[in-house]
Amino acid sequence: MDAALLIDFEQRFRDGPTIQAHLTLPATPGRVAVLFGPSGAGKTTVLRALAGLDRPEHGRILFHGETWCDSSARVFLPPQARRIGFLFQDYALFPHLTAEQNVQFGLAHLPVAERQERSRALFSLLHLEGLERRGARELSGGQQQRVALARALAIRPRLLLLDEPLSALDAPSREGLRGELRRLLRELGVPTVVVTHDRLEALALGDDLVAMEQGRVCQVGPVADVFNHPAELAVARMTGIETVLPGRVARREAGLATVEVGSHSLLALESTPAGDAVFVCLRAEDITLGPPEAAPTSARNRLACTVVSLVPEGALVRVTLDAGVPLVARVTRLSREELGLAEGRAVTASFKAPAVRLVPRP
Ligand SMILES: Nc1ncnc2c1ncn2[C@@H]1O[C@H](COP(=O)(O)OP(=O)(O)OP(=O)(O)O)[C@@H](O)[C@H]1O
Repeated sequence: MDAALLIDFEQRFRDGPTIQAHLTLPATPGRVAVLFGPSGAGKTTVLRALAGLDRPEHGRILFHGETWCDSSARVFLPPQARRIGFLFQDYALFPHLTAEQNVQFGLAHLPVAERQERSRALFSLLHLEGLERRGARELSGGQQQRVALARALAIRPRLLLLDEPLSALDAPSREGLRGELRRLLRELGVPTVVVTHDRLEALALGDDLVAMEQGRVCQVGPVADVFNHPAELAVARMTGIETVLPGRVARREAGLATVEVGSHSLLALESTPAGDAVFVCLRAEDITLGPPEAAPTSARNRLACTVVSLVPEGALVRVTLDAGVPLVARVTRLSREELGLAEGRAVTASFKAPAVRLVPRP
């Protein structure tokens, strides 16, 4: 079977970087792929090429076996022929039109009755009833987002493209709408590609994640796989792994790798061969803190540490530790009190072998 969405192109910008986009995505109904990475990674370039707004110099894009562009065959389907719904970062609603006129804008070719029926269905689906005659300027940020989504959906797109869909909203609205947008995208049954540089948004919205950095696709896979098993240092960094330490695999026995990190030997549930240089990656939430004389637990790794600093993060506290090598843990405020955590205090940091992720170190 053809890969549903095949993206295989290079785009060189004059006096700028070359964006290399080589990946396939399932693009099944309701499935959401997130293009994720820091500023300048090339996410927007990929989205614009999918939309047909830009024409890649070399390569091709195929959607369910249909060629949308192919530089060597000189094929380029314009945006309207691709039947794509595009939601821009700032929603780009026409300010002088009402919500309803915005939604019906792309439907001029349809009979009036059908136009109205489609927009009625979308106003209901997106919980916008009663706002039909409101001017676009008189809508809240969240309402504008839903009207823009309704407009993108009105043409019954085969693929929905969303560029930073929540970035125009303030933080509290963003948090609320993340979950709602996810539910909507599942319900709509249109395959979707979302661009974001926001980790929480990527986790909340995505089924698949495309991790990009500096014009290159670093890793593609189900969101949880990429977050739990970054394939390289750049992905570990962008998925927010707090502790990254250089080490070397000393030996491998019974499915466990022993990794030398500073003066410590850590056990990891990885198949990296002995002798390999690695980065040891640890998520803060996988580290448990206990008193220095704590009784052994099931955790395979136990390091004596000193607390370096404590930084409140809402209900949690970020704890920087010195174990000869730097570590970062995150505990609840209650644990902080129970353990009497304070700068200079001695503690034991424990973590299990599966929590120790190894990525290759060049
Ligand atoms: N028309 C252009 N001419 C020259 N360079 C460009 C052009 N468009 C993009 N670039 C460069 O290509 C790189 C990728 O840009 P792109 O906008 O795709 O990144 P992004 O991941 O979407 O970033 P952001 O999150 O900041 O929007 C950047 O270095 C950018 O400066």
